[in-house]
Order: sequence, then structure tokens, then C-alpha cells
Amino acid sequence: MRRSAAPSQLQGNPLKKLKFIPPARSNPSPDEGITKMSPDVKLIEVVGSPNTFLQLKSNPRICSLNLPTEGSAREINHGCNYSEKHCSEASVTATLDLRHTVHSDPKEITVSKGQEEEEPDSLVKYFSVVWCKASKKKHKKWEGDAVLIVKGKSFTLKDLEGKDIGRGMAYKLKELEKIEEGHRVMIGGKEVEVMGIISPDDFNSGRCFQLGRGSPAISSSSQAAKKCFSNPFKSVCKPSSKENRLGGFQDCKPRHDPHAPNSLVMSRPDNNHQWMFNKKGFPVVDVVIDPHLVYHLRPHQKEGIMFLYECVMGMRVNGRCGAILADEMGLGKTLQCISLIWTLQCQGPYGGKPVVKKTLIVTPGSLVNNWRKEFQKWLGSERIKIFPVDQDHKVEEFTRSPFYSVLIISYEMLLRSLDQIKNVKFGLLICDEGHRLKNSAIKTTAALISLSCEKRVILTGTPVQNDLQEFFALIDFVNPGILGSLSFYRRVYEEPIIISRQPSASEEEKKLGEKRAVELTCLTGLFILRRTQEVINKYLPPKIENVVFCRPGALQIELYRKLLNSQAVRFCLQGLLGNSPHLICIGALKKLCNHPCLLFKSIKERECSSTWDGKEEKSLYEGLVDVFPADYNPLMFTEEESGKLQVLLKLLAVIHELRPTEKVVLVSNYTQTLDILQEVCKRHGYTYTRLDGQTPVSQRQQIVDSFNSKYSSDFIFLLSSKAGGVGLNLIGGSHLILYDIDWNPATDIQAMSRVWRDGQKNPVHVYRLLTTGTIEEKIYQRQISKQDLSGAVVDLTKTSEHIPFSVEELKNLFTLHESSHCVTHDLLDCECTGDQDGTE
Ligand SMILES: Nc1ncnc2c1ncn2[C@@H]1O[C@H](COP(=O)(O)OP(=O)(O)OP(=O)(O)O)[C@@H](O)[C@H]1O
Ligand SMILES: [Mg+2]
Repeated sequence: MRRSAAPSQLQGNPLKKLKFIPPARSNPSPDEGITKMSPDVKLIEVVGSPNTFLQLKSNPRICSLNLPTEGSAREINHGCNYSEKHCSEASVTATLDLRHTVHSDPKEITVSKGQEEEEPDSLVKYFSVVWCKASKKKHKKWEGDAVLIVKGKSFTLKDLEGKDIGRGMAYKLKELEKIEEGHRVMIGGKEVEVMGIISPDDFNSGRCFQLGRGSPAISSSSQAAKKCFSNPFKSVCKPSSKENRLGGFQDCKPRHDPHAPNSLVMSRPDNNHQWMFNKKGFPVVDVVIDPHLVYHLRPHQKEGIMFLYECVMGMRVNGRCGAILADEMGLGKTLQCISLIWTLQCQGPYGGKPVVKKTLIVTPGSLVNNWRKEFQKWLGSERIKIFPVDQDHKVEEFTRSPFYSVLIISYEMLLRSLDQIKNVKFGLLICDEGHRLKNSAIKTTAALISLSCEKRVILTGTPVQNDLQEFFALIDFVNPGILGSLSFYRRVYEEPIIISRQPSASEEEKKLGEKRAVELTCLTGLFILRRTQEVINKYLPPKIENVVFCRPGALQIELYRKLLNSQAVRFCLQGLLGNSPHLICIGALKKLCNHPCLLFKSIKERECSSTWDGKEEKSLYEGLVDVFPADYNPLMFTEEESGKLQVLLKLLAVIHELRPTEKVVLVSNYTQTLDILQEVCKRHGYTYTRLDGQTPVSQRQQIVDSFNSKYSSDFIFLLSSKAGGVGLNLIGGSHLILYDIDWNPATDIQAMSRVWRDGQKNPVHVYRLLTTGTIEEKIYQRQISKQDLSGAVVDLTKTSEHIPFSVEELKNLFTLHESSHCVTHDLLDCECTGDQDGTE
């Protein structure tokens, strides 16, 4: 029997598992960053000269690429290992990387810095007190609890929201020096009675505010929780007493045998839990995961189910039933939830009674059908009756019928059908891709809260700790009020943490911020679980990442030079970034890298409709049309005009010839680029299918299924990474080509995870195409340096608009390196000369 331990990160001393990221330098210049790349990254191939292949490998000596043959797959594994390492380092469990968050004026909460800086730490004392306005009344009416901080002659009084309610210098020093439990003192016009001494640790961690609030914050270990034990109760059944299982309660047997080999048994509720939730004194029965499911579960999924169960049952945090499962993409969050739902709908710890009758799953529209398929895959169609809402299946049908127990609905449809949904009592709410709830002001969040379902689970592949305000919103959604009010949270956690990360922070501020961050992570770590791709890599076939540097075509180079000489770019370099002209310039350069005809089209469209995005855009494009041949027709574009397109065609030809049964997923961030790639497919007779933002949601799953089918004749899947990426399984393809690069590495990782995921049978080859010497190389360098420096993956929603560029950085971005074959290689300090010709 396996009575599984709860997920390791949350057991024992949680502090040990935390990785605290000290304040990182923000926005290092790309050149600076690239020198920090791992020396393991080596240039290994020159393909179809003058284009360059760079493969991420740990073995720098292997210098041949070509499409892998069986024999070469082993060496390719090295590359895979490197990239795995790279990926996993990029996403760290339970870290707080807050470089993006600056919300407040640091000075607001520093405690009278001037006077206190010289005082050594040991002289600071902290007290929990009650206070009231000074008066002569005999019977005081205390107005509230507070924390008194005494440092030499100075004192500060903070209420339990962390707000200063009094401060100053002591009138009589002796009074402050002697202060101890039970004393009453007058300070700053307030009378204060000392209730107890607070340890520096409790103050620094912010715990003194938590406990003072009387909130039953953390389960068994917290003082609040202990109070419950002090009152013995009769009706509670002893957890493992034989009588409970047998005599008198024959019906209350576990649904599955807890003693069978490999059985997965959930934690039993402790006395406190029984006291709260088993008032009728039902016998405690083992909750055992259906062996049919257990057979398929990976070890991390078993732990995940245990974690989810404990959270939603309120076993981890007293009286709180929320959880965030933030496993990286492809780790099978869906299966973990399906197992949870199936278990809770059939079983429960008290008398075996099911805990949940109906479950609501809210998910992006494109994944409603994916959920249906996953239910079908793991539980078949008989065990559980699910109701996915689509055009033909309306919510009313679900509300009218007692037949269905799971409603699967898109976020959009939820808003439209809220009134009907409110009529149903859901016992469990699952929000897939739930990072969209990070803004508490949005309608969706309010709508979900209005359903008043206590057991709430957020699923997200995105790290949730990058922004402290968003973090609060997610936490407060799953476990309302656990971090106190927003203003309390800001004062006690957010502000000290942010201040501590600023370069000007004093030692004291740094220490306080770190402690508060640790405390916050401990508190929330009880119900957040994140595992990285590492846990699943061993079940997946190898992944080989290749970075292919492609020389630009002649027309591209000429246009690039012209763009860099435009007035708009010059303005940017003078620091005139008022209307964000740099974003327009960056956009134009990126288009040009994909294909010059895209630029041509943009100019013509703007000219025709006279809708320039301000004078900056007009000046950027001035005289550019003259560089194109006089009779240039963007629809008749040639492949030679784009270096990347040439390489792409060679690559496709080789894959098609050497691996006729393997398929390719071709990704771009732009629909217009996908149009070009589609045209190229037609010209060369490659069969294809396509999914982008325009594809009706109702058709998406069908397109995906048909591509994944072994009977599909499609060779290429054209995918718009931003529009269709999240959550999709494209395991039918084993070659992934990223035609353009995004500022946000998470977008690319997201795309890669579509193909390299559970169910993939072939080794996966990822090719990233970059135009040499151009902005694409700079973005790539920035991606790498960012990951290496911070160890944190950025949020998917962050785009270039969110990136602050210094003029120095723009200078670097707006430079074309014509003489170098590969700037990245030059920066790598690589021993190889980069001129091996491994082409043929
Ligand atoms: N134990 C398993 N054995 C085999 N396949 C599995 C297992 N667990 C999950 N899978 C499969 O792995 C794929 C990815 O799972 P899923 O879509 O749940 O990932 P996810 O964690 O939700 O990722 P994302 O963040 O991308 O949505 C699915 O096809 C799923 O059926
Ligand atoms: Mg998912």
C-alpha cells in the first residue's frame, strides 16, 4: 500500500526548498548578457553556406548535423540534455522574481530611517500591544491591536494592517527602556498596554501581523489551529480503528482496496479536520484512487493528485480549500484534475460519501474539446458524464439534467451564461490556463467568485510569482482573504520586498524584504505546486534544438540599411521615445527579416488608406518603395528575397526526402507570415493544415486530431503561436520550426511544448531560424541572457511593449552586422572557427 507523502516541497521545513533570487540587475545589455551564456553552447554546423547552424549541445566536439539518422540520435541526446538543463534552470520552483514590479514609493514604509540606521539590531525590541487614545478614564476601551517597535529612543506603532499609527521619539527614555509585558505606557498621544514580546524573527517575517489578526492561517502548526485541539470532542472516529472499517459500518468500505499493491491512498483527515467536517461522526474511510487511473500515472502526477486532494479538502490550510497547480507545460495537469474529480465524485473520507456532486471546468475556448477528449482517454465514456458546452450543447441542457456531473465551458461562454450557471451548486471549480485571473478587476474573476464555490483550483503552466500584484490576485482567488486585505498585503509584503530589491536598499531593508518574501512563499507554498519539465523528460524521446543562422538576401540587406538610416530610427537613438516609435521600427525590421514583401505590403496599405501610425511611421518608410524593383508584386514574391525562407525550403526538402513519414509544425507569430509560408507550401506541393487566431474554436480540435492521426496526409501544420498555442497537443509532428523569434522566451517554449510532450513517439527536432546580424540575433541573445541571469521564465503575456529599452540597447538593436557570419558565435568565445562545412 502506498500512503503517499504529500509533495516533497511542502513537507518538512519548507524553507529548505525555497530558492530565493536576490535582486538581479535589470535589463543587462544584450552584449553583456551574451557573455554569460553557458560555455556549453557551441557552434557546430554550417549548412548550405553561407547559412549557419548552431546546435545547443553539451559536447562541443560533435560537429556534424544533417538530419539525424538512427546512429546520430545518441550524440544528439547530448544536445537534448543541454537544452533540458537550460529549460529547467529557466523555471524555478517557488521563486519570487520581482524585477518587473515597481508599484510604490519606497520611502512610504521605511521606519524613520534617519534616526534608526545607527542603532544595532540587538537594541530593537518588538511588542504586541493594545492601544487607545490617551484619556483619564479608569476603564479603558482599547481601540485595537498593534505592534510596537522600540529602537533606542524612537518608537513606531503599527496597526495590524501594517500601517503606521504613531511614531516619534520617547519623551522619557527610561520608560521605553524598561518596557515589558503588562506595562502601560503613554506614547505619541496614545495609551498602550503591552501584551507580549514579539521575536525579531516573527516581526521580520510579518508573522506577528498574521497571528495578531487571529486568522487561522496555517494548519496544524499554527497557534490558531492548536486552539481547536484544546477542546476534545467525542464524535470523532479514530482514524485507523478497526471498528470503523468493519463493525456496524459495513457500507463504509473504501471503494478500492487500499492494501492492494501500488494502490494510491489519500491522506486521512486529522482530528482537527474531523472535528470541523465530520460533525455527524461518520467512520473515516480510506480514499483510494481508481487503480485504472493509477496504472497510467507518473510519479509526479501521483504527488500532484495527493496535493490537490489535501488542498481542496482543507487539510493543508485550515478552512481553505484552494490550490494552484502551476506545473510546467505538458506535465499532465489535465489528467491530475480528472483523477481528482473522479475521486471526489465517488468517494470521501467520511463514511465514504462523495465529497463533490458537480464540477465546473472553465477553460479557453480552444481547449473545451481537449478536456472532453482527455476525459474520454482516461475514463472512457461510461464512468463519468461530462457536458462540454459548444454551439450545439447549451448550458440549459446541463442545468436541466441530473445526468451530467461535469460542465466544461469556455471563459467567454461562462460570462454569457452566468445566470444559468449560478443556479447550479458546484462543489469544485477548475480554472484551466487560470493565469488570466491574475487581474481581480476583470469580469471573469468576479463572475467566478460569484459562484461561491469554495474548492477552487487554478491550473497554469506560467510561473505565478513574477509580479506581486498579480500573485496576490491569484492567491486571493483560490483562498480568499488568506493574505489579508490588499492594503495589508501591500504594506506587509509587497512594499518591503520591492524596496529590498532596489539598488539603494539599506542592509536592514534587504534583510526585512528577504524575510517577508520567504514568509510569503512559505505561506502560499502550502497550496501552490510547480514542477518543471525535468520530471517528465525521462519519459519523452530526445529533443534536439538547433539554432540556424541564415544570411539575409541582398534586397533584405539594402532595405535594412535604409530603415536604419531613417529619421524615425535616428529619433529613437536620440532618446525621443514619446510615442514609442522604437516599437514601430522594431516591427518593421522584424517583418523585413521574415520577408521583404511583408514590408512592401505594409507600406502600400498605409499609402492607400493614408493611415500612418503617426509621423514616425511615415518617416520610417520614406523612400523605401524605391528600393524594391519597379514592378514589384508582393504576391509574386521570390524565395531568394528572404534568407530564412531559403533555408526553410532546404530544410523541408530534406525532411520530406529522408523522413517521409515524419511531420513538421511550422510556427510564426504573424498571420501574414503564415500566409507566405502557406503559399510556399502550395508552390512546392507540400500538404498542409493551418490553425491561427481566425480558425473557429469549434474546428480547432478537429484540425489538431486530424494532423495527429497516423492516417493524415498533411506534412506541415502551420501554427500561429500566439493565437492557437496554449494547451494544444501536436504530437503528430516531430519537427518544429520556429520561423520567427519572440521577445518572450515563454512564447517559444510554449510552442515547443506542443510537440515535445507525453505521447510523442519520435525524437523531436526544433529549428529556430534567425537572420544573421539583424535584430533577430539580438532578440535571441537577449532571450538567452535573460534566462541565464534571472533563472525565471517570463510571463506569456509580456510583449515588447512591456520592455523598457535604454538608448544604449536601442543602439545595439538598430545595428546591422554585415561583416559577421554569426554575431552570436563571435560573442560565444567558441574555439571552433565556425567554418566547418558539414553541409553535404
Ligand atoms: N501519465 C501519462 N501517460 C501518458 N500520457 C500522458 C500522461 N499524462 C498526461 N499525458 C498526456 O500528455 C499530454 C499533455 O497533457 P496535458 O495537456 O494535461 O498537459 P498540461 O500540463 O495541461 O500542459 P499545458 O500547460 O500545455 O496545457 C496529453 O496528451 C496527455 O494525454
Ligand atoms: Mg493544459
